[in-house]
Amino acid sequence: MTQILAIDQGTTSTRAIVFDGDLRPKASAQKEFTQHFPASGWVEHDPEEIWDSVQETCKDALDQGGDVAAIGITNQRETVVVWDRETGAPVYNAIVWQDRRTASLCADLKAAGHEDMVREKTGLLLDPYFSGTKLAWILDNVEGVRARAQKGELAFGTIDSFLIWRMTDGKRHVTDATNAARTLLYNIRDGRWDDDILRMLNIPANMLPEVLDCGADFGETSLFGAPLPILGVAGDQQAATVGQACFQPGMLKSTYGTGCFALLNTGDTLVTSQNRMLGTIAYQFDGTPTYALEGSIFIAGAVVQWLRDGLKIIDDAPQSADLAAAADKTQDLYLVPAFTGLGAPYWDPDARGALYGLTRNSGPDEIARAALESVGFQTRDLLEAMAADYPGETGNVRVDGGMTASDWTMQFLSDILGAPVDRPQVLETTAVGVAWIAGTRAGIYQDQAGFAKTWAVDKTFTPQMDATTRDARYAGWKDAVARTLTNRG
Ligand SMILES: Nc1ncnc2c1ncn2[C@@H]1O[C@H](COP(=O)(O)OP(=O)(O)O)[C@@H](O)[C@H]1O
Ligand SMILES: O=P(O)(O)OC[C@H](O)CO
Repeated sequence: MTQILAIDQGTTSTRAIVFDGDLRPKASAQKEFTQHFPASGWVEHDPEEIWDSVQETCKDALDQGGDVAAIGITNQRETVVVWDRETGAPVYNAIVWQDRRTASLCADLKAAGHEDMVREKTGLLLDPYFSGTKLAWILDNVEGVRARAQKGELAFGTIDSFLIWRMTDGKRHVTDATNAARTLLYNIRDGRWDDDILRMLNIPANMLPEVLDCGADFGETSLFGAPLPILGVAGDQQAATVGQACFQPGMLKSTYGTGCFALLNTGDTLVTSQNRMLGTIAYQFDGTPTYALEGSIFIAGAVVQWLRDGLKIIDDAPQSADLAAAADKTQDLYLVPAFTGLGAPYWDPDARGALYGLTRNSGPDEIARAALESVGFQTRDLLEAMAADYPGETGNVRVDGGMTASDWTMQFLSDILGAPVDRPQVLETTAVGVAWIAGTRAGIYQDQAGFAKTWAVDKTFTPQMDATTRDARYAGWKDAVARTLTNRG
């Protein structure tokens, strides 16, 4: 048997893909699930619905694709589940990475002077994005949970950990280093849960999973018939970094799904950002972490969903490019899509979206253009910050994710970066990444160097915009952001 099942448990949908012996997708299934918004800035998922979607899509993909040798799991990161060790029942909905409910807790911890310590140990910042304060919120706000946790009755995990617990019938409480690295609780220098941070957030250590390499023995599942080993786990952005074969220091990938996440491989050096980028683990094999600088943007493809579902000026995502292409070029509109605050490099959870430069002639075309352009401008923010933190030659930006289907957006991205952008032939890089991790451990796929050689470009976008226009447009964006920030003082 030379096939692998990859589970990609994302923010809005779950995908299961069977990859053949040459790492080509052979069969796949996808299921969307409900987004719950119980209060302003809150985002939750029902872990049972996620669990159902995983079982359903896996069965469907396996029915079409045939037997597999092993399973790899990649997942939306930072999202928090707490469950009962006896029954496996969650004590509360999953609190999703986008959820901002712990903004004031983060502000208090910052005011108390904890941010430098947290950054030094975890590479992260005190922002509600990360798991730690969400877990603290559940312990402090859901009745009875703290007492049960103190008695050792409850387990915490990111989605990978919850799924593995369920898939192994509660036999394994594990995660991988890349998911642990996003919790705010894991010391990425020393490779262990951090006692000082657990104390700061008042989190019992007995709730935490064991942390393994990305390629490891995560347990066996009999859910689909004969027992199948789970041999690979990685957070989805890290899996995409692997899937894009960004194995050398200086290589960079940027993924455009709901949000946008750029990761720059920094090898065995954990770079301490001076520009509010994150330090994280890109992947970990044989106990050795490879580090990355990461820039996280909360709204990328989601701005296109807003054009469709909120403004109702397009019927489907591809139409956004038609409108943008028809826009009046003399209008300088800027959309700052701070719908859920701003992520890197601004980290302003209280900022909200804004549109600048409206005239009486501004219409759907100009707004659509500003929306797509906002994705390019935000990427430039990240890449400028990374270049300052990590000077030197970086190769072409490798892009992936649903939004890279838009040639218009990719061309603007290249224009505003003033740099070439490579779109690979395989766009399912997240699933490919974790399938490769699980498949090499199963002895099916080629080693790192062999896999890297299989990466192939579909299209390279090169800058067409003149430097004066580029500089003027980017300055206009910076001005729009400056006017939107609430933490500018
Ligand atoms: N042709 C397109 N033009 C612009 N945006 C697109 C296009 N196709 C898909 N998208 C955007 O890409 C996103 C979906 O990408 P995907 O990688 O599946 O995201 P996720 O894994 O976060 O759910 C959606 O937000 C959608 O609006
Ligand atoms: O599920 P995605 O593709 O939107 O990715 C979400 C990220 O992992 C959040 O950090």
